[in-house]
Order: sequence, then C-alpha cells, then structure tokens
Amino acid sequence: MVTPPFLVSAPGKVILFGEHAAVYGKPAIAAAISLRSYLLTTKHEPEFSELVTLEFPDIKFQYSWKIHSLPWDVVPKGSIDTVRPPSELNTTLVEALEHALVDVHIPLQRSAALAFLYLYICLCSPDMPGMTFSVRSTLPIGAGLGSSASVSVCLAAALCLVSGEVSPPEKKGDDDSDFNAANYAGIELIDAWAFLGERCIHGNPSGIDNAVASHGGAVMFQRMTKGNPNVRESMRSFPPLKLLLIDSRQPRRTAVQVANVATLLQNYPLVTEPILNGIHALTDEAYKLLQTPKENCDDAWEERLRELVRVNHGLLVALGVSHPKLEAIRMAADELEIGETKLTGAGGGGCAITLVKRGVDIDESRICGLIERLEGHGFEVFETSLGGVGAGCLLPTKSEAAEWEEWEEKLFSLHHLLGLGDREDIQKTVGVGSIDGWAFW
Ligand SMILES: Nc1ncnc2c1ncn2[C@@H]1O[C@H](COP(=O)(O)OP(=O)(O)OP(=O)(O)O)[C@@H](O)[C@H]1O
Ligand SMILES: C[C@@](O)(CCO)CC(=O)[O-]
Ligand SMILES: [Mg+2]
Repeated sequence: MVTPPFLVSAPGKVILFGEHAAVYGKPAIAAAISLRSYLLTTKHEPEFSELVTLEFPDIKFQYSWKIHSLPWDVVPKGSIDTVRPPSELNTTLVEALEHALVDVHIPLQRSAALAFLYLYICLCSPDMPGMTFSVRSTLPIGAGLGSSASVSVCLAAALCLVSGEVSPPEKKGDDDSDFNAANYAGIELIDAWAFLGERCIHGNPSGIDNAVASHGGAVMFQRMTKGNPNVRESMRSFPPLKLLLIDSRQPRRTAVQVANVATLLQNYPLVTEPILNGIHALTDEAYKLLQTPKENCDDAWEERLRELVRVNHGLLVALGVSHPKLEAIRMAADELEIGETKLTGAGGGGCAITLVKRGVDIDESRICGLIERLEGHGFEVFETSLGGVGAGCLLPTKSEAAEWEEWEEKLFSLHHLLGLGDREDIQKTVGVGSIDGWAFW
C-alpha cells in the first residue's frame, strides 16, 4: 500500500491506422506521445479525513464526497475480482452512483467523475483515510490524442497503489527493454481497470487507447472477439516517422462519434461493413510496411505508407467522422504538397496528423509555411515524439525517506501549481523527461 503524497503519469497516443474499425474487433496501430496527464494524490488534514476530493482543474471541476455516503454496499468487499476485473461495467454500481453525481450536469465533468468514483468504490474501502486526487494534463482534451485514456490510466494507477493492488514500479536496469515480471503484472492490472474508466467516459471503447497509455511504445492492437483475448503486439522496431500533429480546436466527444458510427452500421450494414473491412485490410498493409527493417525504408516505402494514410482518411470521411476544419487542414497540407493527412482518434473535430514527405523535394521552409498558415487559421500545431514511455510513478524511495518532509513540501507547492500552471509549467516542474525520479511499470 503506498501512502500519499505521490504522482503518477500516463501518456496520450496517436492512432496511425484503424480508428473506429478498432471498436469492431479490427486491428489498429497506435503509438504513445510525449504529451501526458499527471495525477497528484495527497492525504487530507485530519479535520477533513471523512472526505474524498476530486480535482480536475482542466475541466473546471472540483468535488468532495463524504466517504461514508458513497454506495459501498453495492459491491461488498470480496464480491469483485480486483485482480482480474471484468470487462463490463457493473450497471447496478453505475446506477447507484447517480446519487453521488446528482449535482454534476456537464457531460464531460460527469463522465470523468463517474470514472473516478467507479474505480474508487471497486478498489478502495470506506475505512481508508481522506485523500485528494488532482489531475492535470499537457494534452488537449477531447482532441483525439487519448486524453480520456491517459486520465483513466492515472486514476487506475493511483487507486491501485493506495489500495495495495499494485506495487510501485521497480526501477529497471540501464537497458530499458529489461523485462520485469512484477512491473508487467502491475501494468496489466492498471490497464484492465483503466479500460473500465474508459467505459465510463465513452461507453464502448476498443481498449487501444488505455493499452497505449499504460504500456507506452507503439502497438498493433485488436480487441477481443468471441471470447478470444485482446491482441496487443508491441512494435519494437517502429521506423522514425516525421509527423505534424495539428489540433483543429473543434471540440467533440469520442462517445458521440463512436455512437454515430454504430448508428450508420445499424442503418446501412451492407455499406458500412465493407468500409470497416477496408480499414482492416489497410491496417494489415500498414502493419507489414511498418515492420520493414530501417535500412529498407526507402522513398517507395514512404510513398506507400503515405498512400495508406490518404486512403484511411477517405474511409473515415465515408464513416462521417471528419469535420470541415479537419478538411481545411488536409487541404492546406495537400496544396503545399507536404505529405498526406488523416484525422486521428475519434474525429468530428480534434486532431489530424500529416505524414511529412522527406528527402530532397521538401525543405523546412515549406513545412514552416504550412505551420504558419494553420496557426493563422486558429489551429494549434504540436511537436511530439512517437513511442515514448507508458505509465509511471514518482515517489520517494525508502533511502530518501529522511527527506520526506522536504518532499511533502515540494508536492504541496506542486498541488498549487497543478491548479494554476499552464502546460509548459507542468511539463517543466513535474514532467517525465524534465525531472529525475520517475519510474515506469
Ligand atoms: N485533464 C482532464 N481532466 C479531467 N477529465 C479529463 C481530462 N482529459 C480528459 N478528460 C475526460 O475525458 C473526456 C474526453 O475524452 P474523449 O474520449 O472524448 O476524447 P479524447 O480521449 O481526448 O480523444 P480520443 O478518445 O479520440 O483519443 C473529457 O470529456 C473528460 O471527461
Ligand atoms: C474512435 C476510437 O477507435 C479511437 C479513439 O481514440 C475508439 C476506440 O477505439 O475506443
Ligand atoms: Mg478518449
């Protein structure tokens, strides 16, 4: 059992191929990005020990519940398998939590708070001390970069740590590829609980986003079908790709986009199924291409990959999940002949990626021209790298326990920062890659 204060963090992701089809058991390819969410867990002062507090400053939400007023009796201790959580939500618990959420009307706040309460009731117990869980993200929210999954993974990781279901990650050796069985078991469990958090936020997730946010790297993922388990294949020799990541800043919710595709499939199965099968075949092609040894990734290879990006976008347009702003981004990149562009994530707004041409026929000034043009239209261009680390934890080791007070003081000032700082402040002060001490499962 880990005693607060401590921080956990998990990355966002980019889906390169296969979104939406992933929901129907088709393969998809995604990679973790360097933009991440952070969750600080602190213990309440004794006078507030009967409260549990949730703070989501990014979505202007803060709420405290009396711990004993929550519906603990719906899932009595021992009635839930915390080691192998089910993949379906317990609808009785979801209904019982309505009461705790009666004052929360805004859907984006309500779904995130439901994810927290659901995991809190399943993993914790009413005799635990009062705590505050504060989440900040350097990811744009609801923009296709897996913000919901990175928050779900942070919530699952923090709650698994305070309940003792999972131990903090053991530091790996110098070779980051070293396999550590305890870390692996820990992150598998966090991933499984985060999937239920995703279910609370968007109803019918495939599980690809929480898989990438937990494990990091680049993966080919296929949701379980007819009792077969999920496939999650790590793509270790992922070739370096030059990508632009552009946020249309058009808000949308994944839950709505996924439901729209479900309606299309229901209304026009003979039309929609072939589109999903087309995405499946295209992702298989992309998978083969992305397995090509680096030395064979020549111009023709790049051209084929870009072609697949273009076709994937076209099929997503046919599913009805593009948006005029995403089309404006694609057209700007097409006009300047920078590369091929597709929406990424659930679409309907949010982000697009442009797979940039390399080689002699494209110079940096053309790319700068595109960025300027996009920013001029109010779009935001992100720089990020693909295939980064998965979920991690920052807490003092036993040998540092003497510095505990100093640590606690630092985290309390961090608490303030998590409430007020901007993305750059957060990344600089606690960010993975900016400060030492982070360990990853
Ligand atoms: N920083 C955050 N703080 C609190 N809640 C968040 C935060 N980031 C995301 N969420 C929750 O996740 C929801 C957005 O998730 P949604 O699945 O719609 O988009 P996304 O995950 O960013 O994109 P995609 O699913 O396409 O990758 C928000 O409405 C909110 O409920
Ligand atoms: C649209 C979708 O395919 C990707 C969202 O990032 C939904 C999912 O797979 O859960
Ligand atoms: Mg999401």
